[in-house]
Amino acid sequence: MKPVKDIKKTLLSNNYYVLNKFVFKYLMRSGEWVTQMREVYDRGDGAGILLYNREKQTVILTKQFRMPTFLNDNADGFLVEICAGMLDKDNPEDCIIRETEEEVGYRLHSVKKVYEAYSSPGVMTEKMHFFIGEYTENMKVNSGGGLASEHEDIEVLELPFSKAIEMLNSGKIHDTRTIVLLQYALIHKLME
Ligand SMILES: Nc1nc2c(ncn2[C@@H]2O[C@H](COP(=O)(O)OP(=O)(O)O[C@H]3O[C@H](CO)[C@@H](O)[C@H](O)[C@@H]3O)[C@@H](O)[C@H]2O)c(=O)[nH]1
Ligand SMILES: [Mg+2]
Repeated sequence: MKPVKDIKKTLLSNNYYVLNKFVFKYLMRSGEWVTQMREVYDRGDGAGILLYNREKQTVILTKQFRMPTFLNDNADGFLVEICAGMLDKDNPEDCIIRETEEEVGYRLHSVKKVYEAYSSPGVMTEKMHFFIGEYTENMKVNSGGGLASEHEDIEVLELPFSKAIEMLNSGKIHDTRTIVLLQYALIHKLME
């Protein structure tokens, strides 16, 4: 049995993505029905990938300005992140292969899905699909940087895996998805 009923949705904003207010009855574990209200932001689902080269012992990350972080404690607003993007109605695999080419300039043949997880489950509907993918020099097709038409301005960082782990351990990575995939690489000994 579902623990919710009488769901009423009110649109608060649909400027670029959609923000709705939901008022609903929720069944407490005690058996009591209570009324709850939640604002829910819907901007679709996303996909992200850790790109690695075992032979070179390197990974590719990105650096870009993120306004929400600038507004909350990140002095210059730049964030080091895995390559990632939002699903444009395509499936997660196609999305991350497309994003990899747009953002960092490599045309991958195959990727491996490792996790599927909600990004911020109290606030957003977004589910994130996590991938890893091995890149080699002969897969390079452009210099990356993102879509000029969207004013994306993405710096491509190819760095030793050891350096990425040093950044992780010294608290210089402030993006959860990037932390997740670097830890995945460590746990699964991806570079060995
Ligand atoms: N005009 C306008 N453009 C926007 C807005 N929000 C996003 N965009 C544009 O939408 C595009 C999104 O680029 P993607 O690479 O597809 O997504 P992303 O921003 O990298 O998102 C990834 O990371 C997010 C975490 O910060 C994830 O939430 C998301 O699922 C994805 O993995 C960019 O061109 C960006 O400029 C907005 O409010 N207004
Ligand atoms: Mg992106």
